[in-house]
Amino acid sequence: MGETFPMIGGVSEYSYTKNSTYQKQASNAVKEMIDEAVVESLDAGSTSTKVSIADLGCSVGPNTFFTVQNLIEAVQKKRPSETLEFQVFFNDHSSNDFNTLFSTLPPERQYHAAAVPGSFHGRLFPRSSITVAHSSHALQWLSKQPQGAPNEGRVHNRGAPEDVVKSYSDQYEKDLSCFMRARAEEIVKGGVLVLVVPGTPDGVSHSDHPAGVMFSYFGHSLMELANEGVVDKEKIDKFNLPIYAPAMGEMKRVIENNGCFSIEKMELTDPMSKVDGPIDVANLIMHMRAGLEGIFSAHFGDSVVEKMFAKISDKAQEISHFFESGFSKSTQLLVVLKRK
Ligand SMILES: C[S@@+](CC[C@H](N)C(=O)[O-])C[C@H]1O[C@@H](n2cnc3c(N)ncnc32)[C@H](O)[C@@H]1O
Ligand SMILES: [Mg+2]
Repeated sequence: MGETFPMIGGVSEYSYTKNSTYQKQASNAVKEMIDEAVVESLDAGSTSTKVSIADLGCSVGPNTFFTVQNLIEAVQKKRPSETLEFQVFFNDHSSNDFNTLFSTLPPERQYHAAAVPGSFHGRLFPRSSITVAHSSHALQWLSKQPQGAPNEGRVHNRGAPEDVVKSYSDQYEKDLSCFMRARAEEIVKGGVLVLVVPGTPDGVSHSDHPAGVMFSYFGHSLMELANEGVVDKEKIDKFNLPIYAPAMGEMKRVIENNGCFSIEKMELTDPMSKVDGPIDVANLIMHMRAGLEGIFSAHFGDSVVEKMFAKISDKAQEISHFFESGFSKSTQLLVVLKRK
């Protein structure tokens, strides 16, 4: 499946474990909605007391542990009178730091844990074997860099030439179609698929997603380094960060084309609805670093990336002003699907 760029593993200052509270807060914002939707929609497995749950793109924890616990509680709510046994599959690329994941599993867990390495764009499980599958903050990763015209001084599709933007949306639709095809085979009839992804309202440019704004600062910072002779501009033009936040209609089209799932819920939500106060941009930069350092380093080298993050940090105040000036807040798409 090509190269993969895992979140920073371990438990150091820059690790995903220490820099994933935004994703946790964002998941918290939709926790009750997921809970309700699973209780309402789940219509599977009543003949077996074994329940299989999969978290796709789980990373290293701890967020995946909260997710899995919530899903288990929702299933128990649905089937209160039964003694259920839970099998949980933690999936990510094989380069993910599964050692950290397994050494930090909650000791009081009521499930059997297993890792399933590999890309969720392909098959991971036997046919009709999964009761509930979930994926949060992972499907925005494209399977490869979209290739279009040179992306003049940018690293993303924000403000990019039309054919760059189109190659992003084409790649996304291709990847999501593969994902849906695989899940359609694996999830049992009446089983549920929950997706939490960055998204944008129809009609709003998806590049105006807050992450897209951050990515344009990555581009500005690299261009400053190009002007200082630290990096080639051509290298920046060629690089397209393989991350995409779809419009709701785009997502819906792929699901409907797949045809195997009914849409139980599809809603844009505010990922920070349970958090008071303004965005802490310095902290946001640390979060982005935990997720993106690997892919930037592979293309630009460690020393350029170190300088790039220093430049972005210098712009923290400017970025804060930008976010304070009012911004579309409904940027998290929650999708709950039921296998027909
Ligand atoms: C930002 S982390 C999200 C982790 C966790 N789900 C959360 O909400 O905090 C995204 C994860 O998705 C994984 N990922 C991206 N593309 C993937 C693919 N094609 N197959 C499996 N995992 C993938 C990455 O390796 C990364 O660990
Ligand atoms: Mg990756």
